[in-house]
Amino acid sequence: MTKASQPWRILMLQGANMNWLGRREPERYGSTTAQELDAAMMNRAAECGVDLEIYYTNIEGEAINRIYQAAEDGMDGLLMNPAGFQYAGHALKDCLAAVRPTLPYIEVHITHRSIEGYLRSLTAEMCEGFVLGFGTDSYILGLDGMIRLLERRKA
Ligand SMILES: O=C1C[C@@](O)(C(=O)O)C[C@@H](O)[C@@H]1O
Repeated sequence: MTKASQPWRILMLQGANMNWLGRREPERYGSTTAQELDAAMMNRAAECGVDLEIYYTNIEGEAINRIYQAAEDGMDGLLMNPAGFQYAGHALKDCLAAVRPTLPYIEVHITHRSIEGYLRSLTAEMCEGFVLGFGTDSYILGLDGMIRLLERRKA
């Protein structure tokens, strides 16, 4: 676990269908619910000394608005599982490109669907780091990676 030297402000954004985590295809995505994941992430963020905000949406435009808001508010990083947005999210990808100079993006996925031959993430083209295949631990690892990236860039 990486401790932050300052309370970095990180937005965790959960894209299309992640609100049903735990109920949705549990054989693929596991039985941890969205609420349990949020609690685990808030705990980990507190232990690391970062300020984490979590936002869920099934609407691509809302994700875009929230990301621009984060950039305007001077937040430090974006951790996102684009989930269903990854396949056709051209507008979301353009938004990530727009904020990239000030809001580094780490993409996370629970599964490693490339094994099944159909991971094709448009949004990943704009990420600084990519974590997939560790179940819900992908979020924990992504948060750690984000803190390390911010610390390295500050140095
Ligand atoms: O909704 C999701 C979840 C997912 O992003 C994951 O976290 O494993 C993988 C995507 O292919 C899928 O559309």
